Amino acid sequence: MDAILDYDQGAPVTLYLDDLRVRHLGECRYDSPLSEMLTTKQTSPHYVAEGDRVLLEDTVSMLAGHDVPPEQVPSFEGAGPRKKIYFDPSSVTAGILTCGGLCPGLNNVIRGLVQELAVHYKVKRILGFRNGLRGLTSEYREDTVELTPDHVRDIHNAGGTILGSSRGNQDPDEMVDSLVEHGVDVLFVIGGDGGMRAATCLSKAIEARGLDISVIGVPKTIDNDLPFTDQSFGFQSAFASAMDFISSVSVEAAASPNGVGLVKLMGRHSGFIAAYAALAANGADIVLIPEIPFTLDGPDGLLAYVEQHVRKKGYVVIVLAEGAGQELLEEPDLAHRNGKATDASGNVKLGKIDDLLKERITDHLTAVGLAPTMRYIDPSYAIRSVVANAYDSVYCLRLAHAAAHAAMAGRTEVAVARWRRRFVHVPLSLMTSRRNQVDPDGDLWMSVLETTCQPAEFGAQREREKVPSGFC
Ligand SMILES: Nc1ncnc2c1ncn2[C@@H]1O[C@H](COP(=O)(O)OP(=O)(O)O)[C@@H](O)[C@H]1O
Ligand SMILES: O=P(O)(O)OC[C@H]1O[C@](O)(COP(=O)(O)O)[C@@H](O)[C@@H]1O
Ligand SMILES: [Mg+2]
Repeated sequence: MDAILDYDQGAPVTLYLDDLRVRHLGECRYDSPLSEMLTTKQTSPHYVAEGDRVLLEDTVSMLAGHDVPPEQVPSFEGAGPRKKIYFDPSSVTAGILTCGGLCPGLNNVIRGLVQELAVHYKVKRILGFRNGLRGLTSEYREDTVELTPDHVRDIHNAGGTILGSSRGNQDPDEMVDSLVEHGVDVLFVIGGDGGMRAATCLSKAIEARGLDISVIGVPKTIDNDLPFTDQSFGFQSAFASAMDFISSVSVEAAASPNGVGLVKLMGRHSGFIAAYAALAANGADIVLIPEIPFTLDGPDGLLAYVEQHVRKKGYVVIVLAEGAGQELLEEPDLAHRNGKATDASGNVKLGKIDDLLKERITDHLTAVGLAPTMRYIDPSYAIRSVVANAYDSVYCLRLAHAAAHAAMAGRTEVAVARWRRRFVHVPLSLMTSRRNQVDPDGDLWMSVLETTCQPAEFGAQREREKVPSGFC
């Protein structure tokens, strides 16, 4: 009865309507300060009314596949203000923290939250916890900062986060103790996949202790690897910044004898930054991403293609996602390059695929009489420390509004996200259930192939991990 979704491409994904249900702390009994504004609102192409829902899928064939009444078609709860809210705003204490890697727009989200909570809901006490989840440990819990609209007025003009961030695991019970000690009623966790997992743990620990604290996730990551969100905030600013490095390397490579331009971009398990930046710069000849394994040697391998390209065009520009080709580093004689360690949060540290490529391309081209001029850039943190662009700035503000409304309406264990251009509530369990990756069979990768003219795969096709499509 509840088995609603079953994608047949790749690993089958079955979603139950219950997976999409949002947890509420209880009945909403207080009039919202925004209720007057909502009296005549109804669903339109630009607004999702309270009580209506946003469809998970958006093609005729997918919808036709459901043999259930419309109210049972898989859908998300719409985000936005409610006429009645759960918390009495005058007695609310809110907490905000940012965790994980930096991302353009973190300050914009903090600013948007503070403004919405203070100005519209008249929340009097908003605490910023410093340096991510570490700020909730017993050691650091007193080191908070009171956030006011005045305090945050101009923070969106800077990259990074005024609250600081960190990686590393913390004890959920210790974190709940901190929330209790500060009297926090609603906590906003601005984080990536790790942060959303941590927010889930926190919610569970809060529930186990029967506490009345709402936990709302605001998904952030430049990798765009979180599912059920059209694109994560900051991603656009990050790839726009990456685009400039591709352009620089292209200019350098084109001006050098047998020029090889190589740009390594962030993207641990998902190649979105590499794909989008390459499309935006439109100068890349080859894009390598973690989702599509490649082979170096052989007539269909990468090296042969690079050689052919240099012979024909005089140079070649390669955009490399840092997580690409990790399988090549599994070879026994390359074990020294394979990171295999994990960072403080348990994320795998990647092997140095850029070093391997530089070495193998140089050796190969030299051996065939095309001694290359290697032009290599690793912009690294430069692309994620930038100020949010105008688009992300608006996006962050609207996500912050949605998050504030969700919290005041007593939603918990939920993230706010933009899905098919509507703002929705996504249960945290769903947010952490899978990784968003570039679908090798999807239209984004098709555009990359159309633009670069590179072959669909380098070398013998390997069995690749299938991406559940429909979510990317
Ligand atoms: N499975 C998990 N359970 C609880 N906390 C987690 C989990 N995974 C990550 N975290 C915590 O969430 C925080 C952010 O995670 P991290 O992976 O560093 O960044 P991001 O949120 O950007 O993915 C870290 O403090 C980390 O310890
Ligand atoms: O910040 P660190 O620890 O150097 O890690 C770098 C990693 O962080 C990222 O920028 C983003 O990761 P998260 O969004 O999961 O924090 C990756 O692209 C990159 O591999
Ligand atoms: Mg992460």
